[in-house]
Amino acid sequence: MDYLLEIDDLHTYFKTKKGTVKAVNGVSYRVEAGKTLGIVGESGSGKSVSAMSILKLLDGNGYIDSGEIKFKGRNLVECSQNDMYQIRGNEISVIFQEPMTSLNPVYTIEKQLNEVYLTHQKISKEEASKKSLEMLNAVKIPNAKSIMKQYPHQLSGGMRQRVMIAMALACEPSLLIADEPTTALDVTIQAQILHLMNELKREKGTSILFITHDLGVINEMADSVAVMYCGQVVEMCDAHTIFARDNEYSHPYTEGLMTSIPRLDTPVGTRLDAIPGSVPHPLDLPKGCKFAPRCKYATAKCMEEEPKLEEVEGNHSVRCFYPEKEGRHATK
Ligand SMILES: Nc1ncnc2c1ncn2[C@@H]1O[C@H](COP(=O)(O)OP(=O)(O)OP(=O)(O)O)[C@@H](O)[C@H]1O
Repeated sequence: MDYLLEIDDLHTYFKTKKGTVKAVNGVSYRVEAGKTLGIVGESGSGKSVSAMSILKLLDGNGYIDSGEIKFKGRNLVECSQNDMYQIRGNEISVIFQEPMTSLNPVYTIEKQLNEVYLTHQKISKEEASKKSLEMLNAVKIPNAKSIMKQYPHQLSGGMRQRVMIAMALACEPSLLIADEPTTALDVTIQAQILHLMNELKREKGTSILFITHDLGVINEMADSVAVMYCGQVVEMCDAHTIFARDNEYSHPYTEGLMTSIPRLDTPVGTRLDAIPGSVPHPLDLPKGCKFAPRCKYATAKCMEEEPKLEEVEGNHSVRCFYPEKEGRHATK
């Protein structure tokens, strides 16, 4: 299999006054060339920190403790900040939920987009402007010529996000990290942006690491999925497997996520099951399986020992002592 990115047993920690926060605690996942890996999980599960570790864009108190991040065969953990400067925006780009945090309010769209080209390519200002205009057209910004002269605050949220996508894709990166890029947008604009990203992925062959807490978005975007909980991947498989009702294996946490969303074929009046309890505090993680205190199938073993992420069938791994759905009985 041709993997563009392979993360293996990554541990990313933060030093805080109260102790070491193990935000990413042994994460492994892979992104195939030209495909989208969706990372899903509740707030605080380590989705963003695992992605920011790839770019080495961690807060000052954060560090990669151990593990490997192989991108095109090169271990990024060992790369210097100087090497990373060449890789960021050129080979790997990122778009965030709130484009205003990445766009500079005092420069026009043209200046900011040109800057991306001028930083990474040896071209003139005029050529950069020409490419910037082409890129705004590629992300379907109407009246792109006049938008070039505008400042970020003059654009709507959806338009700003399109500009961000244009900036992120300007240098044709092999990998685009999209961290909840549509969460702040209303649903029709969200659908347009997702559609646009899928189109650009098909046209340019860009791989995407798509972070979201929304399984509906995963269904729309992902070829494969990694479900994260408490800084670990608890299940990884093809996207269609996770949505198949008759799949033989699953992690109880994934099962909980699936039953907590409404589906078109859910009979009217059916109660949706929320996962009981809440995500444990990262400084006070349970001893055995991190999900055990909230899991209706947990046994004494789950409270004491930690399961490993193990392959249960081709392309499908689950971190659970009881991955087979058949025969699993609620103990709570
Ligand atoms: N600078 C920091 N110092 C201490 N802890 C941090 C720091 N940055 C992140 N964390 C902690 O790391 C954990 C993982 O955070 P992360 O942002 O990756 O979660 P997430 O799954 O992306 O959630 P969300 O959807 O809310 O962004 C959280 O418990 C968070 O509080």
